Amino acid sequence: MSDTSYRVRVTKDHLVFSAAHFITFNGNICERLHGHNWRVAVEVTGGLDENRYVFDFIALRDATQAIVNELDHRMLLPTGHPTISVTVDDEREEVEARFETRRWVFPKEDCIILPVPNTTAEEIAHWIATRLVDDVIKKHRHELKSIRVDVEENFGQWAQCELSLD
Ligand SMILES: Nc1nc2c(c(=O)[nH]1)N=C([C@H](O)[C@H](O)COP(=O)(O)OP(=O)(O)OP(=O)(O)O)CN2
Repeated sequence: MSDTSYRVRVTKDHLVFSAAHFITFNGNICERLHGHNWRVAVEVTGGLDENRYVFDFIALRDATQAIVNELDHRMLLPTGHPTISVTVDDEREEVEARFETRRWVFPKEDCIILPVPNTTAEEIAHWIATRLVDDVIKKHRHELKSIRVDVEENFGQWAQCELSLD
């Protein structure tokens, strides 16, 4: 049995999105709304295809860029949060978020509503990994082992999410 393994990694200066969020932590502490320049890197492991690629860098880069572009210049809001409620008003084209006595209202077009329990770097990395699986990995013909998405929220503060593809 071979102990050779392969991985490709994509990270670019333009794989960065500027977006606002607020999270809760330690129970009921809710941050103020603030923004980050979130940097994204993606790794895929697996066997080699007929090109001797694990995965085409260009396809991985472009799929990641498309997701990054969706998130850029947006307000990130969670739908699965236990105490932050997020309500979309289609008639007014607004999104309302509430936490205890606090209330925020945003233009709907400025928001990205994510099915996550908290917009932490870890959960955003998980959401991006899931999107990449749906957008490109599932369409791939040869066997891949894992995908890992790294999200940097602030300089040197990275979260990673790895999904097994077996
Ligand atoms: N493991 C994680 N830890 C923390 C996360 C996270 O997503 N995963 N998130 C936060 C907060 O969002 C916090 O706002 C991080 O922002 P940051 O700018 O790094 O926080 P600072 O208060 O240090 O800001 P400075 O501008 O650097 O002073 C916390 N932890």
